[in-house]
Order: sequence, then C-alpha cells, then structure tokens
Amino acid sequence: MTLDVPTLVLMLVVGFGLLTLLLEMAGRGGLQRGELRRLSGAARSFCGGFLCFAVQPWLPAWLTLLAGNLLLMLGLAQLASAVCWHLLNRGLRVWQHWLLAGATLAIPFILDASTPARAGTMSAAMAALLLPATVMALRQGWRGELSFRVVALMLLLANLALVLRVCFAVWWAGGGHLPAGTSTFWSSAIFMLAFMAVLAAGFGFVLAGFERMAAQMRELASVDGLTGAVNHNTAVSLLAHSLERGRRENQPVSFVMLDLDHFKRVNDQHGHVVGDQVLKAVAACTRARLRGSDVLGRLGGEEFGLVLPATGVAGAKHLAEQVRLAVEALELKGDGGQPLRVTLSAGVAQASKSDTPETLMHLADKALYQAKQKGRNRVIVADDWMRNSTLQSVVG
Ligand SMILES: Nc1nc2c(ncn2[C@@H]2O[C@H](COP(=O)(O)OP(=O)(O)OP(=O)(O)O)[C@@H](O)[C@H]2O)c(=O)[nH]1
Repeated sequence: MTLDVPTLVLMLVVGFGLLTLLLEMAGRGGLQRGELRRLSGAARSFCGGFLCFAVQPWLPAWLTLLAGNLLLMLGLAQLASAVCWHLLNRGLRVWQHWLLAGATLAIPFILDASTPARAGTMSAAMAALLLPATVMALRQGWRGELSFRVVALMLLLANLALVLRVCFAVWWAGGGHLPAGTSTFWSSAIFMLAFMAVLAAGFGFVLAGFERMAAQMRELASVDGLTGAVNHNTAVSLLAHSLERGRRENQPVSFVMLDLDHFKRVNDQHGHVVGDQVLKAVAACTRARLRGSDVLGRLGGEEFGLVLPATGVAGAKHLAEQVRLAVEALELKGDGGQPLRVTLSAGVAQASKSDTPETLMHLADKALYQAKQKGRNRVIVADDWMRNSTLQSVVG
C-alpha cells in the first residue's frame, strides 16, 4: 500500500468528523462535561482545518493554508483547554492565550516563506501550544482515570512528532534533502502522524470522561451526600465483608451504633440547616478518630454505624467513648450564633462466629436502646442477655 498526502488528509477529516459526531452524541446522552464541550470544539476545528487542506487543489493556496493553519491552531488551544479543565477545573493561563494570539497573527506573514521555513515555524508554534497540556497530562493525568493515560501518551507522541518536524525543517532549510524530492512528503507525513496522535488522544479523552462519570455515579450510589459517610446498604455490605474476613482470619469484628440525643430538638429550635451542619460536624469528628480500615456509615437520619475490623469489644468500647467525648466537646453554633452542644449515645457489640450483619446490628441497636433508656450520652456494651433475646427475636 502506498500512502500519499491527500489520502492522509482525508483520513484525518473523517477521523475528526467521527470524533465530533461521537462527542455530540455523548453530550446529548448526558455526558455534558465542560472539558468534553471544549474537546468537541477542538474536534470541529481540526476537522475544518484538514478539510481546508483537502480542498487545496480547487482553491487559492494562500486561502487554504491560512484558514487550515488557523483552525488547527485554534483546535490545539481548545484541546489544551480541555486538558486543563479535566485535570485542574480551570481554563488556559493568560500567557497561553497570548501564545495563541501571537501564533495566529504570525500565520499570514509566513505564508510566502519557503516550505521548510513555514513547516518549521508552524510546527514549533503548535508544539509550544501543546507542550504545557502534555506535561500536565503526564504529571497529573497519570494518577487519574486509566484511559487518561492514553491521552497523556498520545499527546506526548504528537509533541515529539511536531518537534521532529521542526528538526527536519531546519535540516531541510540548511540544504539537506531526501532522494527524488520526497522531503515534502515526509514533512507532511510527520505532521499527519502528530495529528493522528491528537485524534487518538481525543478518543481516549471521551473514554476518560465516561470513566470519571461512572466513578462519580458509583460514589453517589454508595456515599451519603451530606456527611460523606457510606450509606446504609454499603455499610451493611462492608460489615458482611468484614465478618467473613474476620471468620477466615480468626480476627474479632465489632459494630457500634451511634445516635444523636434529642436531635429533634436541635431541628425544632434551630432549623434543618443547623441540624444538617451538626450532622456534618459529628460525622467529621467521628471519622477523625477512625483507622483506615474502619467504616463510618450513615444508617438513617441521625443514626451512624461504625464497622470495626480486627477490633474486640474493649477496643470498640474505648473508641465509642472517645467519639462520645469528642462530640460532647464540639463547639457548634445555633441559628442565632449562640453556642450549641450535642451529645450522642452508643451501643457496642462484638460479633460471634455465627453473626450476620443483621443480628450484629440488631444487637448493637439493643445496647443503644439501653443507653437511651439509662439517660443518654453514654456507651453501653451488648451483654449475653441482649444476645439471647436478639437470637430469640431473630429466630422467632
Ligand atoms: N437536619 C436534619 N435532620 C434530620 C435528618 N434526618 C433525620 N433528621 C431528624 O432527626 C430527628 C430524629 O428524631 P428522633 O428519632 O425523635 O430522635 P431524637 O430526637 O434524636 O431522640 P433520641 O434519639 O431518643 O435521643 C427528626 O427530627 C428528623 O427530622 C437530616 O438529614 N437532617
């Protein structure tokens, strides 16, 4: 198979056209992220730019070169901006806008220059526009979505190809040439390679957008938006997992149920906004006392649960007591800015070999009930009597 420049140009027109279509569909399908809108703008500009080169035989060369290079330059700036938005949630820096403006204004002046001079200058400007985004994608993007690594590698390849083209142009302008006048072909082919890498980066970007959205959906489905604690279902699943692991590794597992005392009064006296702030503060102060392997779950309104792997009843009681004291010491503010104090009660239970998440939570709930009965603001550990009555109620 032999490849010529018009075929390569046409392939890029079709490729960027498909990317534009894909991004349009993704946008309509709900993937309306800022960076993908910018990427869509970039894909349109690239498609338009290569279309200008494709119609070169039928239009004045100066017009197609001017419009084509302008659109490619604009596309690269939009691509760099999309990378910035994806990684840092911000647009291009002011100096990048100046670079774009300078490169754009320079285009009309280099149209009359020799082919190597024009190719070298344009490629250098394009590489300069793309370089900050490439470095950012390699440094920050590498730690993000796996598909973004494709973007980072393809941007690196595009940058390398553009730099290679600059070197080739310098060598060419200095009198070097390839046999049988193939210099123009190779200069164009390296240019096309750079934009094929940009095209691949574009498709990688779409995948990264989907990957990020899927992660956000997973988080939304498992985490309580107000407190950041995992929700009820997730807490139960994680407790089941910890019980299974505890049995296999012969390690104790404990569960603590925490409930704010007279929380209804807080809401009634200070309103739901203050109530929400209290819940957030209690969750944050509890989380600060947990190990990395512990789990804080929001089981319902003002009720939280702690899943404590590799923790016996003494450790769990100690932790619950620490949380109780820390919550009691929290300096909160009511709706008028007046000091507001809250307390909580806790029920602690250590799992037996045969416990399921339901029986263990039921047991901790019994202990919590007794803590409330005994006057609140205290920690009660489930005893044998509670365990027997729990078993009877579960079996019965
Ligand atoms: N602000 C706020 N309040 C909530 C939320 N979820 C539940 N609540 C409130 O929490 C209160 C729970 O009240 P109760 O179940 O009577 O319990 P309590 O007043 O804490 O009394 P004890 O548990 O017996 O000490 C209710 O007023 C609910 O409206 C929430 O997400 N935000």
